[in-house]
Order: sequence, then C-alpha cells, then structure tokens
Amino acid sequence: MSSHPRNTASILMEALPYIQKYSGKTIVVKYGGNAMTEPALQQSFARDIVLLKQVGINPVVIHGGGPQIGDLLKKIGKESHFVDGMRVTDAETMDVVQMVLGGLVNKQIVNMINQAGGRAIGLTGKDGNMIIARKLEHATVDLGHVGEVTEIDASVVKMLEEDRFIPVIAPIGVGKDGTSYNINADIVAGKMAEVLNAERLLLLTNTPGVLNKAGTLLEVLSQQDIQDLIADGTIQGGMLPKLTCATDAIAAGAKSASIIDGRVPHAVLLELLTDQGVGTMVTR
Ligand SMILES: Nc1ncnc2c1ncn2[C@@H]1O[C@H](COP(=O)(O)OP(=O)(O)O)[C@@H](O)[C@H]1O
Ligand SMILES: CC(=O)N[C@@H](CCC(=O)OP(=O)(O)O)C(=O)O
Repeated sequence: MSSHPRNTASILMEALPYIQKYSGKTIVVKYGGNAMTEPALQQSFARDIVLLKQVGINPVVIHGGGPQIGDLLKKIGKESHFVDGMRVTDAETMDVVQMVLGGLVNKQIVNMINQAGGRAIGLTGKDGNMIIARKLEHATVDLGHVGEVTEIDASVVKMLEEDRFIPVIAPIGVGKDGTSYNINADIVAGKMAEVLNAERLLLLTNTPGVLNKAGTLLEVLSQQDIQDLIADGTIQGGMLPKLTCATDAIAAGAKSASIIDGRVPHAVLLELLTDQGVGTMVTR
C-alpha cells in the first residue's frame, strides 16, 4: 500500500497552530550571501517572506552578501581576508562593501520580495541612525572598518512593520563621528532580534545546519554544547559569528535561534510553519 500524498488541507491544518502562535509577532530572518545564489531559491525565499506577512506575521530581513563583496573585490584586484569569520576591511574595501550590500544586494532582495507580491523597503543601518557602531578591536589583528554594534534604534523598523512593509536591512553601521562600519550580518540579525523582542531568529546559510566533525547534523545545541564545539574546533570560520549571535540573543531573552539550510526550497516556511525542522536549533 502506498501512503497518501499530502494534500493542501493537511498542510494547512499543520500550519494553522504555528500561524496563530506567531501572529502579530516579529521573526528576524538573516539571509546569507551563500544562500542567495540561485534564482529559483531566491524566489522561494521571497514567496515565503511575503506569505508570512500575508498571514499576519512580521518578518524583518537582515541580509549578508559576503561572496558578492568578494566577487567585486576580485574584479578590482583585491583579495579577501577573513579573521574569525570577519572580513578585514580597509577604507577601499569599505566603499565596496557599501556599494554591494547597500546597493546591489539590498535592492535585489527588495525587488524579489516586491515581485513576489510584497512591499519591501531596503535600508542600511545608517538610515534613521538605526545601527550605531564602533570599531571592533581584535586581540591580534587590525580589522579596519569592521564594527560592533553599540546601539540599535529600531523605531524605523517598527514603523515599517506596522504599515505592512517588509524591512530589508544591510549590515552597515555608523559611528557617532559618522565613520562607516562593516558588520557581520549574523551579529546584526542577533542584535535586531534582541531589540525587537523577536519571537524567532532564523539564520539561513549554505549548510544543513551545524555539523559535527563526522559531518552529521546537530539538530539541537545547548549553550554548553556550543562552548565545547568551539573549544574543540568543530565550529569555526563563518559559523562562529552565527553561534555567538544565537547565544547572545538567547541570553537577552530570545527563546531560540535556528541555523537553517537556505538551499532547501521554502526553508523559512518549513522551519516556522511545519513540525519538521530544517537545521540546528540553539536553545538555553
Ligand atoms: N561545524 C560547522 N558546521 C557547519 N558549517 C561550518 C561549521 N564550522 C564552520 N562552518 C562553515 O561555516 C560556513 C557558513 O558560514 P558563512 O560562509 O559565513 O555563510 P553565510 O554567508 O550564510 O553567512 C559553512 O559553509 C562552513 O564552511
Ligand atoms: C565584518 C564582515 O565580515 N562583514 C561581512 C558582511 C556581509 C556578511 O555578513 O555576509 P554573509 O552573511 O553572506 O557572510 C562581509 O564583509 O563579508
């Protein structure tokens, strides 16, 4: 006997309690540069975001664009260097970061969401003095214009949310003196989730989630697990800022943070509105 294929009614019945649970709540979604490479996946991401808004949930999109910054740097003959998952950012690189994140990538995502039937507004952290930052001091390397968030004024985000818009935010901060800062998008997403008191924080990336040394997906991670996995080198590179921000968001009151596989079509809907998870959930 073959099992019955899932019909629309059963899918909707499964989604309904989740829609009720998240109705009127904010969900911060970090859309990583590695997860946004294929047009079909971009469209399914945009559809998911629009659908959330249409059923009364408030998505706030924070995007990355590391590979896209790397591509333009390469075209002008500059190599990318990363330390602990952070791009070493001299003044010229900072200009490229602003062009790529604030211009190209931000407007591509805005356009995708609008094409899918939503009303997205793209901003950087400079708009409305939203993301105030200072230089991130690293113990051994001068990271240049890499910033850390000192303050987020989310009033513009709240205003947009209430007015049926979907905010799409590039992780560029500004110092009190007007200096521009390049901030890892995961960190911005985590801080934004804290400030907005978001119900969920989803970080979309290009792996199934957090993997152990044998390459097996770790579906749930506690704070202690994370410390152990960082200490033994299992978690490294681009995964470090994700788990730092997940840990910080949870310490600040978020119930959970999830690192999910952005290569799975409709990953956002699957993670939020079905019983099935698509990655790693970080808990207390
Ligand atoms: N334990 C781990 N499990 C999964 N990925 C890991 C792990 N440790 C390091 N990584 C790396 O982190 C990367 C994801 O971070 P990053 O490249 O910054 O993605 P994004 O652009 O989505 O932010 C993965 O592609 C992988 O190379
Ligand atoms: C300081 C720092 O590293 N900033 C990142 C900002 C973009 C980002 O975070 O992009 P992904 O999410 O696609 O990795 C960068 O320059 O690549």
